[in-house]
Amino acid sequence: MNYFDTKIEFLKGVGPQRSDLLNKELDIFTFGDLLQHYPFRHEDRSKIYQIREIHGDMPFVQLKGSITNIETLGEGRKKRLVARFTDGSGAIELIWFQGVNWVVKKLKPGVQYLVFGKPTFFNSRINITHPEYEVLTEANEQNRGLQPVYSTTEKLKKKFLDSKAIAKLQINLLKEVHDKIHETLPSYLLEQYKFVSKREAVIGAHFPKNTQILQKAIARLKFEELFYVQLKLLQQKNNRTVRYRGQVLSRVPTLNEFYKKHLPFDLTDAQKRVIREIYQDLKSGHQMNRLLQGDVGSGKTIVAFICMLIALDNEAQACMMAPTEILADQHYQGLKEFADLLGISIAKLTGSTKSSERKKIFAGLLSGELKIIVGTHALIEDTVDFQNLGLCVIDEQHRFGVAQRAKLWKKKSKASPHILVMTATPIPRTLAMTLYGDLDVSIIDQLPAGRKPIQTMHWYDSQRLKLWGFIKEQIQLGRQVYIVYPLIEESETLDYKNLMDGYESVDRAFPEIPKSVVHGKMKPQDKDFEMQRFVKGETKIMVATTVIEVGVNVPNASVMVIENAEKFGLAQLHQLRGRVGRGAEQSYCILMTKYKLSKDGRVRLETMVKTNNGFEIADVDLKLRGPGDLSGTQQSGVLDLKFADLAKDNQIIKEAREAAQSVIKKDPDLQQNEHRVITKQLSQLMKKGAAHWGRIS
Ligand SMILES: Nc1ncnc2c1ncn2[C@@H]1O[C@H](COP(=O)(O)OP(=O)(O)OP(=O)(O)O)[C@@H](O)[C@H]1O
Repeated sequence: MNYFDTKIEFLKGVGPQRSDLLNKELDIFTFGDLLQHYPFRHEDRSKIYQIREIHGDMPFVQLKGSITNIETLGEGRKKRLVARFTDGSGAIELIWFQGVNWVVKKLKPGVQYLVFGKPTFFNSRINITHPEYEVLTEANEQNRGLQPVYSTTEKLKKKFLDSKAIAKLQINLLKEVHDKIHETLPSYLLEQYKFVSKREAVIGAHFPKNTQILQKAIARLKFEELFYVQLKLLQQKNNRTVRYRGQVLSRVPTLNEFYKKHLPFDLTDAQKRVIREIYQDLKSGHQMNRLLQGDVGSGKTIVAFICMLIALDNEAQACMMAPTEILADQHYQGLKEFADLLGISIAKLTGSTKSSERKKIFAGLLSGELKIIVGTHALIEDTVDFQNLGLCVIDEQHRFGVAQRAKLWKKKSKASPHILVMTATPIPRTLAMTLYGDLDVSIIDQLPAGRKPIQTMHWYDSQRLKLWGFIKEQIQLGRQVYIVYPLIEESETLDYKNLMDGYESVDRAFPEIPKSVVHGKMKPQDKDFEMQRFVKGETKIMVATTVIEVGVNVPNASVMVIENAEKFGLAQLHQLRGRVGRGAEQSYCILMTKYKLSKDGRVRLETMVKTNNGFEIADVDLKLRGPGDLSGTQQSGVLDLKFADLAKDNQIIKEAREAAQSVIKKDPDLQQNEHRVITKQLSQLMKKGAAHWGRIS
């Protein structure tokens, strides 16, 4: 057994009761778990302040002095202990509201204490409430420095382990395991990046002597963490090309016919390049695993359709999977337009498909008569089987994981189907490297010709009359207008009211103009009816909640008004704005807000006004919200990174990827002696089943 797997109850100072606490509340079961329970910050205790130096907004101070007087004041709930504390330069009050009886027994006037806490001003006097304190000894006077702060067990319970108690356990543990902390990176990487050893890093992350040591420790641990994520991703990518045969999809007769007779517009150079990249994969004999990134409106649908045609031209079927019914529906409509031109059979399968229709679809897929299927998760159910699935397009929107993708591979086909993952929200490069590091990447970085950049304005509610005037003008020019209200999922009723209030004021402003209204509570067929009226141009204004966020395509709509724009995230605002600017006319996006905005809110709106570039927006979004939020709830916590921050550690992510790439290139099967440390560590990580391996294995 690995020494680090020793049960935590065998550590000096733990015992059954504490072991139970550690297990239940901190998920610490073994020596290894405790060692990896790193402090979330350090407090600098190297400096001792003088009382006269204390001023208003200091976060924490450490003082050395003695107590001159202790008294208990008040009764019942107001009872408090007040100790007067002096260091010769001045005096302050130390106050306790809780544990009064206990503290009063412990504090002794005249004894020298080290006191640590946050000073506050109350009644023009300085005091520290519930300070930490300890009797000054030679040892603790010398040991001052950076003190680790650990997350602790639940404070409200009777028995609880505070940060100090955990630090003591860590000291005991480090004594035990010191000689057993082995290196986990090859020595040439340590040299190349001038990293400290693993042992130094672990000790430095818990008990650094100074900030420099702490930084060095963290830098190495961040790198290591990201290096192993990257290594696993690249290994997987590598293995797949060796292990999974892909169907050779090389013939393209129908595609040629489509190009000659039906192509509704010239493809952009970026679309052509991406199609070439994909075609190379499809005919290579290896399974394709590619991420297609394209900004809103960059024309991903036709690219997906063309790839599907290649599959069909080689006696295979194709599917497209979307994260929501609405999206599945929109993709279905988009693809059907092209499929109908060539008489290709296409169907849609979602949770709400009727069972008689389902039966027909299943039979068609199995016999091979049905060529293209578009749907939601329903597609990965076990009942769905294909005659020969050749290509699977996944509109990911960050909502599916690799595990689900893998399920699609198991569908009946001659070899693993080729996988094309599509995202409409650009992902910053370093984040894509980590979340989709096992995929090749193609980017459509060009919009179709003739598009004018959308002009974005930020107006306040007080400018509403100007807004109505502007809308009127645009409608007179023959254009159509979206007015969107936010969807705050917790309160559907409130959303509905908000939308309807909005609708009424729009109605009052434009009584004669035909309008559509669409919201989440409507029956699908009513929604469809209203959408169609707008698509056909029968209605000029579409008042809606964010149900229209993705995929809606009405080129004549040139104005997007977003009400309460501060309530939307950047990616969402960008998606919504992408609903206009799809035709040749100048388009506008107007962000309406109240006056008071949060700092982040202001940055979001300024970013929208400043740029139309989805990648730039994604970068700002990542900085504001962090990767967890950006990539949707499913992804947060998937990469269980203890040290690295995907939003901030760009440089380290790049280095870790480069290092992993060079290792795999040099020694794909990790056979070389110098890589023994890597194989050992990898198997350790796999055994532990760390959360992040869940996503990428
Ligand atoms: N090369 C092109 N030239 C002209 N128009 C194009 C071209 N490619 C696509 N289009 C049109 O541009 C519009 C947007 O395309 P599409 O819906 O595929 O975009 P998308 O990338 O899926 O964006 P979104 O994610 O916003 O839906 C459609 O009306 C489509 O027909």
